[in-house]
Amino acid sequence: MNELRPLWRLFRPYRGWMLFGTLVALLTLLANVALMAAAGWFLTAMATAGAAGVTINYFTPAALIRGSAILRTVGRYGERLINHEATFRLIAGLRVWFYRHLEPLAPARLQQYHSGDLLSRIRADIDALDTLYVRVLIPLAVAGLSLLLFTGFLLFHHPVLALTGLGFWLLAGVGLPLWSQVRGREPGRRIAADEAALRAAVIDGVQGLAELGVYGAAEHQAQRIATLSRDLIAEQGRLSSDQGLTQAGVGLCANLSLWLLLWIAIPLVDDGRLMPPHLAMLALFTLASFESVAPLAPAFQMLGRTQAAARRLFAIVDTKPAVSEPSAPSPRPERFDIEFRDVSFTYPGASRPALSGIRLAVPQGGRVAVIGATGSGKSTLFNLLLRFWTPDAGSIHLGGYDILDFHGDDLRRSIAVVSQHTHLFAASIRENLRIAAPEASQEALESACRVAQIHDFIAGLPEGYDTWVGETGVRLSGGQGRRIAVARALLKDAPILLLDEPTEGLDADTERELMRALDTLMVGRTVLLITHRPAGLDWVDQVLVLDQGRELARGDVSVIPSALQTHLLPL
Ligand SMILES: Nc1ncnc2c1ncn2[C@@H]1O[C@H](COP(=O)(O)OP(=O)(O)OP(=O)(O)O)[C@@H](O)[C@H]1O
Repeated sequence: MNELRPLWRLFRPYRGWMLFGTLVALLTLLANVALMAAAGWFLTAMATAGAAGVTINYFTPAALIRGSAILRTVGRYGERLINHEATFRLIAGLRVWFYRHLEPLAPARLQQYHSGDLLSRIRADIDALDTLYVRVLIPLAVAGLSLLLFTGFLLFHHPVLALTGLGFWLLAGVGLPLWSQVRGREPGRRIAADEAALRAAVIDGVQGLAELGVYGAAEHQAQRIATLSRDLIAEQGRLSSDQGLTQAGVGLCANLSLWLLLWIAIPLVDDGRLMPPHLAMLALFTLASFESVAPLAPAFQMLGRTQAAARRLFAIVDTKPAVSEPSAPSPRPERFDIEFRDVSFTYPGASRPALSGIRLAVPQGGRVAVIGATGSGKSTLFNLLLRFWTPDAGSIHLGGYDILDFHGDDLRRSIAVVSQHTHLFAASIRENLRIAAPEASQEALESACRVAQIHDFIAGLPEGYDTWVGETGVRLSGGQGRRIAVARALLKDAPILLLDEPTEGLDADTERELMRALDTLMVGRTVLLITHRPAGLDWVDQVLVLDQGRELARGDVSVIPSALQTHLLPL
């Protein structure tokens, strides 16, 4: 249960809802039990009075029965309404809490997780936590309070009856739930893991459908999904059969308790210490009272799943970000000259450094191209400047301050990135542009798109700026996506521009057009350009050549070694 302890803190804002929900659930349960007990008493009393030819007051019990029936119906509706509302609020709160912890971990600490696994944690694991509230906390509180009242009620009639009732309630409300919790722990843990693996496999399968089709691997992926589904169903089957057993166990407890009650109470009726209508009332009361403990066994069985979900969520929430924010950040940067001072960095688990002893000074408004073979550390330079990772040795300075002294948001507000991997969200073109400047007017969007040479294309679409770009922008070509990225960078209007192979994969005409757009974008900004292309090298003041994380050469274009000259793709 240790995994669940930190959750209480998260549940605290919903205490009022929980209390209200518990109260309504308790009233509903009591109304149901009262209805059954009063009906038992009433029917027997009427029958015995009729047989004896005496009249009794039937208004009061009839009113009690009607009142209980109405309260039970309204209560059930109200209970669901309140508890669903509370659950949805709780889940919404938990999602925000989880996302807040997830954000600072991106991208460094999240690269070990599959996106399907993260999705599974955000959705299914958080949903599993609501089990704790609706299926465990409320039923536990209701069972505890109602059993106190029920014991008092039986004690009022006879202590032995109270002892009998209590024994069976405890067996059904404590013994069976503990048994099912122990039995459910392992399958619950495996269900959480299997569900995550299945979701990841399905997402992988759908996203890679084209590749699977081309390489004839769809059947293999389908079999993998089928195996995972079978494992999941087998675990769920195990839980279901245990659930059936515990439900039968609760029913058995109720019937044994009824049988024992009759065995004890019938002689009391014979002795005249108990009236016949009271016997019928106690019998029906006993049967109905087990409604209070019946939900506990299935709830405790689900605890294994809930604990596994909490463990998986806290594994992420408790992860320390790769870069922690300074306790007293420097004011926002005001100058935008960049300096790498003897920077070295090795990715966790990598066998060799991605960068070793890099020195680079870019004056404000200066332009530097970083070139080198694949894997030479070019993108790592950007990752460190964006503070996604921290250098192992050396430091990076912006406007004279170590970038570790800035708040990450302030630092990144000064930097715009255009890369070959522009992420477009499954939203309209307008929304995709507004990511860079949420308040931008339509005129500002259009003017940025004109400079990025994409406005005419957008204006020609039937839905213009409202055109849906599809998941990850599949409805736009690579070149169009790149131009949207340029428009975004223009809208952001940041003083530093990082260009990571912005023209990679584009044909010569598109590249030329994009370069024209980039030319405008670069004006007045400090620019770092990673490129495999000669296009763009004319615009830079300095070239830094990297080789396996080390500086190989630096200067003008002439310093590029001939081996790399051939590596640069001609237009
Ligand atoms: N997130 C990561 N985790 C572990 N190792 C990484 C990670 N990113 C890059 N590397 C490794 O660090 C080295 C430098 O990678 P980097 O991406 O900086 O090279 P690059 O010059 O940008 O390559 P490319 O031109 O192919 O994009 C490579 O050996 C790469 O395998």
